Amino acid sequence: MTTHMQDNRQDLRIERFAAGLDGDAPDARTLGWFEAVSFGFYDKKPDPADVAAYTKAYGADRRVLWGAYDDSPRPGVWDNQVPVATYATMVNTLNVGGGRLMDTHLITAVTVRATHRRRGLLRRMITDDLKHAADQGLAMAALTVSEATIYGRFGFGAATFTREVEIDVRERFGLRAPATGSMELAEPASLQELAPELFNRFHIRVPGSIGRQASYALRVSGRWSQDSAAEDKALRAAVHYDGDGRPDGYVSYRFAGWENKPYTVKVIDLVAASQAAYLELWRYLGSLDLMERIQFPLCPEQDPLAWGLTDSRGYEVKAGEDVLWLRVLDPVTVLQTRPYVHDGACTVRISDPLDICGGVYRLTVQDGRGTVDRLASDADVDAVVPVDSLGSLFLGGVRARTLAAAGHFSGASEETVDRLDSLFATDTAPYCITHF
Ligand SMILES: CC(=O)SCCNC(=O)CCNC(=O)[C@H](O)C(C)(C)COP(=O)(O)OP(=O)(O)OC[C@H]1O[C@@H](n2cnc3c(N)ncnc32)[C@H](O)[C@@H]1OP(=O)(O)O
Repeated sequence: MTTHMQDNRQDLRIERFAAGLDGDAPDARTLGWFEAVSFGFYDKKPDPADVAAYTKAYGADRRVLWGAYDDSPRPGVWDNQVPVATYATMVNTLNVGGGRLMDTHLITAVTVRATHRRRGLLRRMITDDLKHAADQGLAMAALTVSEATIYGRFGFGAATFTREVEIDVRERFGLRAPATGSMELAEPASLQELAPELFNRFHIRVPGSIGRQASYALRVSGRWSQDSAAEDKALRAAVHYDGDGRPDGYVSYRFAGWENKPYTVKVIDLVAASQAAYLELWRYLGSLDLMERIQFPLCPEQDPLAWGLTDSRGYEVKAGEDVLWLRVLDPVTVLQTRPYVHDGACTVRISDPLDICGGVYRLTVQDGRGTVDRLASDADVDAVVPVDSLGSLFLGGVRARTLAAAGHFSGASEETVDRLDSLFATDTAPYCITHF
C-alpha cells in the first residue's frame, strides 16, 4: 500500500509492505529497510544473508513494515531504496490479568533519518497507524521506548517495570528455601522448541507479559547471535524439571570473559513456568563454579529472589527500567477485559491528544467484572484521566494515588482518587520480559 506525505522539503512516498525475498536473498526494498533501521539505531550495516533469515521470521510474525521514501534524491545521497523513516507493527497478545490474553497492536523499529528529523514524520506515521489499528478493532497498542520523552504525547504511558540486578554468587550465595526438582544442562538448540512452550506457560501466568515474536526462540537457543543470524557459540543453557520430571523453566546465559572481573555470567533469558522454578533457576546460576557475579536486566520489581537469598545484600539493584508502554485505543474493551479485585464505580473523561478514544466513560465493577458505558460528552465526571495515564494504570503497575500525587488527574477530589486507586488495584504487579 502506498500513500504520500507532503514534507516541507519534498513529497515523501510512504509504503507499507511485508518483508520479502527474491530467491534466497532479501528483495531490495526489504534490504533497504533493514539498512535504515540499523542506521537509525547506530548498528552496523546488515549482512544480506542475515536479512534473509530475519525476513522469514518477520513473515512468521506477520509484521507490516513502513518506509518513507524520498524519490528525488540528490547526487551522493543514499540509494532511494533506503527509506528516510521506518516503522513496523505486528499483533501479539498481552496478559491483562487473570490469565486473559488480549490482542495488542505492537509498534517497533521506529527511526527517522537524522537529516529528516523533527519535521513530523513520526507524528504522521504513528497517528495514521493508531487510528487504523483502532478501526481494525484492536483495543490496545504497545511499544518499548528508547527515550521516555517521545511517546506520552501520542497517548502511551509506562505500564511495566523491571530491575537490572547483579547477584554476588561467591560464598555468600544461598537460598532460604530447600531445593525442589532438578536441573540439567541443556543443549541450547533444544530450546528452539522447549523455550516457546515454557514461555507460553509463563505468558498465561504473568500479567503484563507480551507474547513473543519468532526471533526469540532462535536467539535463546543460540541458533542466532544477538546481532546476526549466525550461531551463537558462547550461549549456554539449563533447564529445570519439577518433581515429576516435567520441564518448568530455563535459563540461557553467556560468560562475559576471563578479562572481566569479577567473573560474570550475563543472563540472556530466564523463563519460569512456575514460581518454584524461578528460584531454582537462580540456585543453578548461583552454583556455577568460578563465577562471582550474575547479571540480569529483567528481574521483577517485587522479586522473590531478593527475599529468598540468605544474604539479601548479595542482591544489588543497578537500575530500574520501564519496559512496556501501553496506549488504550478502546476503553470499553480493555476495561471490560481486565479483572478487578475491588468493586466500585467511577465516571471519567478520558482526554486523548489524538482524539481516538477521548470521551466520558463510566466503569462499574461488580464481583470482579468491569462494565463500561460510554456517556454523553457533557455528562458530569469524577475526574479527567489523560489516556497515557490510563495506559499506566491499566495493569496496576503504578497506583492511581501515585499518579494523582504527580499531578495527572487535575481537580480530582481525594475521595475520587481513593476510588480510582481501589478500582485499578491488582493483586499481582505486571511483569514483562519480552522486548520487541
Ligand atoms: C518503538 C520504538 O521503536 S522506540 C525507538 C525510537 N527511535 C529512536 O530512538 C531512534 C533515533 N531517533 C529517531 O529516529 C527520531 O528522532 C524519532 C523517531 C525518535 C522521532 O522522529 P521525528 O520524525 O523527528 O519526530 P516528529 O518530528 O514526528 O516529532 C513528533 C513530536 O515528538 C517530539 N520528539 C520527537 N523525538 C523526540 C525525542 N527524541 N525527544 C523528545 N521529543 C521528541 C517532537 O518534538 C514532536 O513534538 P510535538 O509534535 O509535540 O511538537
